[in-house]
Amino acid sequence: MTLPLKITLVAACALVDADGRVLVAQRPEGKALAGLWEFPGGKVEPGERPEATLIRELDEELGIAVKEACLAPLTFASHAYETFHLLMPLWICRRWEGSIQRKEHQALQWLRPARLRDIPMPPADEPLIPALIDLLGP
Ligand SMILES: Nc1nc2c([nH]c(=O)n2[C@H]2C[C@H](O)[C@@H](COP(=O)(O)OP(=O)(O)OP(=O)(O)O)O2)c(=O)[nH]1
Ligand SMILES: [Mg+2]
Repeated sequence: MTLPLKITLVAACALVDADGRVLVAQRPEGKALAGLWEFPGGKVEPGERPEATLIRELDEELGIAVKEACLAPLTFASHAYETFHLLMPLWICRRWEGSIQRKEHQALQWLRPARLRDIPMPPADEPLIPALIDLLGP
């Protein structure tokens, strides 16, 4: 018997600095995909608007306040993991309040989009890199 497909909706954000670099965060030890570099964000809770999820996660994970008007949709990931199918819209954000703090991740780094190819990211994320290069240059 095949199990019903479980679709997990995750809201993620590419924060972009004044030099066109993107923030990536290293996933915590003990969690799925530990050690891989991801875009900050998290699972959309039942009844939650994805934009609200993202604003909540950016506060919880990085300690910054983002206004919904400062979020622009860029692209999305659709990836079949072993136990669920990930659907992950990716927003970009160039403006936030507060300074970025490492609250949940092992490490944070700012990279030019082409450099994202040099770090280990979850398999769902690799197809997102060209959209960032198109938008921001390599
Ligand atoms: N945030 C984020 N999650 C990603 C990315 N790529 C990717 O495959 N994922 C997967 C990993 C997880 O299975 C899922 C989201 O995980 P998460 O650990 O961020 O979720 P969360 O912040 O809500 O944390 P938790 O409460 O579930 O522990 O999406 C990415 O770039 N960013
Ligand atoms: Mg998260």
